[in-house]
Amino acid sequence: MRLLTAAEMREIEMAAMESGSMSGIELMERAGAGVVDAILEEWPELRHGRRRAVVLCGPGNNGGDGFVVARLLSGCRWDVEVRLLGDPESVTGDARANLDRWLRIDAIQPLDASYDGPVCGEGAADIVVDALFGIGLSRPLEGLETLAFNLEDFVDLSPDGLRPVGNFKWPIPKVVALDVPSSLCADSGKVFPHASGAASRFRAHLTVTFHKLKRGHVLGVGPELCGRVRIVDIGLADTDAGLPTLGPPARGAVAKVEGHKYDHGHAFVLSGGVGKGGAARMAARAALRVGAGLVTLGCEPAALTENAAQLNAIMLRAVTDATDLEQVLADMRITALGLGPGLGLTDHEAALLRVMLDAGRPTVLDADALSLIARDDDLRAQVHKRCVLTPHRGEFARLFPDISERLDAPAGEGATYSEIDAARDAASEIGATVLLKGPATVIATPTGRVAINAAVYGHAVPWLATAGAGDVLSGLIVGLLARDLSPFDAACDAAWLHAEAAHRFGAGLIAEDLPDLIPGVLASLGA
Ligand SMILES: NC(=O)C1=CN([C@@H]2O[C@H](COP(=O)(O)OP(=O)(O)OC[C@H]3O[C@@H](n4cnc5c(N)ncnc54)[C@H](O)[C@@H]3O)[C@@H](O)[C@H]2O)[C@@H](O)CC1
Ligand SMILES: Nc1ncnc2c1ncn2[C@@H]1O[C@H](COP(=O)(O)OP(=O)(O)O)[C@@H](O)[C@H]1O
Ligand SMILES: [K+]
Repeated sequence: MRLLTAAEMREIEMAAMESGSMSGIELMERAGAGVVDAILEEWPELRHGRRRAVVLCGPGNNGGDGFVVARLLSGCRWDVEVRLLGDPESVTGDARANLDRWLRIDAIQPLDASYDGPVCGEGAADIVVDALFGIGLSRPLEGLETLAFNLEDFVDLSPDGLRPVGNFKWPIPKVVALDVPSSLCADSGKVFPHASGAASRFRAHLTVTFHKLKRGHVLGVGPELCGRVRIVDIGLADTDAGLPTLGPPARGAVAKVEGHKYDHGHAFVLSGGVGKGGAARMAARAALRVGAGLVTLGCEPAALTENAAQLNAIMLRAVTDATDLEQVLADMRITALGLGPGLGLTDHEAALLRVMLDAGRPTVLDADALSLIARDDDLRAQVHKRCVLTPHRGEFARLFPDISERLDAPAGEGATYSEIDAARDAASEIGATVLLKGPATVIATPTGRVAINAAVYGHAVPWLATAGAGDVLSGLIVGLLARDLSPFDAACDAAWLHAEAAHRFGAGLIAEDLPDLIPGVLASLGA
């Protein structure tokens, strides 16, 4: 799956039109026809009976798609109302041609600030089509806050698809967005605000997009606003434009074919103190499950007994202080390090972190290790290019406050700034690989390589939002680093394996389940 920017989509369209293989009007017709097919596939019951649609059209080509949808639904004997935002005279090009075709069927109604949107109740629409803005949305919305609020209400408050009005319960109109819901920035997954500051957003039950997903469908609040997504083939050539989402690791990267345990590396995971070892134990187990030949957990002497009671295949090593840790790491057969989960935030842990960074070995920095680095410039300066940092958004904000502020800003005029830009800038700033966690997890290197694992829509894994899931991810990366994968490859493969394991388990998942799901995932890769 490849994610396009709006500019890449336009380039592909332009190339098709300039080559003469496809005209703009043909593309628009295919887009509209694909939307009608998608609606009827999504809700087959709408094939029967006399149905009603309200089509909300904007001033550009997104509105043009809307006029096509209106005409085609009308051809299916639907009762269709078209509302146009702005002056009909300002509609040009292919959209104009399709507006004129619609006007030969029926009139249009204005869509101005006084229009609240379709109602729910007697005579209500079955479908509301949001064809206001697509990839051309470029500035805050004006005069649309009540309409957006009312449509969002349809999407938000309809667990059973019905709403009581008077003495009856009426079906709630289904909202279908063309290309993107009209608040969504197609490049960043951020929301374009209303000029008034109102908080309503255009959302949809179903978003029908064209040719390929856009970045905004998977980043930020994209999945939340889009509902379900269908992609319509409008006959554009398949190119290698766009950012590919991660797929399964190659068998060669994860298979264990031959060799001694030391040929598969030795991972060392540093644990927190007494009563704080669970997170590091889960990380260590994940490192072992993903194939590190040996895994050792380091802990303070007082925590040895409790760790020993919980661990078998994972070795234990008491670590008294920084000097002792230096001695542990003098063993060059230790090929990767991990620390942070449950570690602690005192000077003692800061000293241990300093030694781990000094070792110059491939190292995963997670959780408390990230917080220690965020508040100590000397430690931060020791982060090196063999490190992988795995922040969630809170940790990211502490580590990279300026980048985080840009990421949190709403979509605005000009270029928009997404998790992809943020991870790339953060990696360049700190000089190490950064994995920014979320449903869409972005991995970036200091040299500008970037990848995205999109656990959204059919691959959504909301059950990963559980305490300790991130600790397991860090362990998977440590294990793959120990096996000599590069920081980028280890982070990418671990992110995919992690989400895939969660996807297979589904509801009820807790972090402790995750390491033991890895063998099944590896087996399916033929590893
Ligand atoms: N170009 C093509 O051949 C195709 C385009 N397609 C459709 O065309 C869309 C892109 O069309 P456009 O480039 O015309 O862009 P849009 O229709 O998304 O929006 C651009 C229009 O909205 C105005 N606008 C932007 N932000 C606004 C705001 N906040 N308030 C008021 N007006 C605002 C712009 O001035 C411009 O008139 C796609 O999303 C897709 O739906 C599809 O039909 C596939 C083929
Ligand atoms: N809704 C979600 N969809 C997909 N992945 C999620 C979701 N919520 C959390 N995750 C993943 O779960 C992990 C949580 O990590 P983190 O926030 O560090 O939690 P913890 O510190 O409890 O381990 C990350 O890998 C993140 O990408
Ligand atoms: K739209």
